[in-house]
Amino acid sequence: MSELLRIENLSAGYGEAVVLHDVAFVLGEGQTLALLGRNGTGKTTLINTLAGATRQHGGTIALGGQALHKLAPHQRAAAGIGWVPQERNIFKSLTVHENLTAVERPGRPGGTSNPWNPQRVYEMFPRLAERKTNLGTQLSGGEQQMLAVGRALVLNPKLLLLDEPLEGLAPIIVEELLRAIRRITQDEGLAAIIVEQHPQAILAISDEAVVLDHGTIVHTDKAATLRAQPEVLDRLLGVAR
Ligand SMILES: Nc1ncnc2c1ncn2[C@@H]1O[C@H](COP(=O)(O)OP(=O)(O)OP(=O)(O)O)[C@@H](O)[C@H]1O
Repeated sequence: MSELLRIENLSAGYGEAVVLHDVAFVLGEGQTLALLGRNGTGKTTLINTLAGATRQHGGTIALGGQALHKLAPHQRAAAGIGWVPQERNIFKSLTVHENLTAVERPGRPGGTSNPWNPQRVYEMFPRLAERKTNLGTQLSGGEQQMLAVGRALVLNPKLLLLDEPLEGLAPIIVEELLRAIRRITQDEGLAAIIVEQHPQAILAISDEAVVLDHGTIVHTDKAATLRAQPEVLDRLLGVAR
């Protein structure tokens, strides 16, 4: 399997504060990584650092061999990072359709033969098709999350970053989003890093797992192996899951 993402000696934080220390891992093409850890251990900081939204103090990030760490956030998006931040950050004054068309980028050369476009997003999330002309302000939390995912997909990224995509959503919406994420990653083979508070649900659809504590990696394993070891999960995450 060829390598997609390589992170080495990464340290990053906010201003002078260093939150992440010496983070390193490699993710293969088409692989899904579950990024786990207790609250405040640096998961969001790592996602944001990949997207270019923190201050990087040291180390390197390469996506498909291209050095990302020197690029501005919009250049990272062009290089293949599709970021769905925890705050979702949809354009609230635009309609659903405008949110998608405002950022849409055609499929990349050598990329998938079936690129993402608004129509494909509507097929995956029929609720969004029904809300096509609604403004961002008129959407429920679940619809906003679907739109945030759709907006990252129409960039036709190489790597999708999902920061707590299920947080605060009703169980029926969680199921719908999990199905969509499984389809995007497992059926369509888009690589992803997913931060989640519900590790079982995400480990079930991931290939690899990384656990952070105090800004450093304290455990890496195959997702299926970690999922089958609830006592290890309990120890690493602190709560029975
Ligand atoms: N904008 C910021 N400025 C300064 N420090 C921050 C900022 N955001 C987060 N931190 C600090 O960085 C550390 C890691 O936070 P981060 O949000 O990355 O953790 P997390 O694992 O994603 O937690 P959670 O699961 O609660 O979202 C915490 O100590 C937090 O206080």
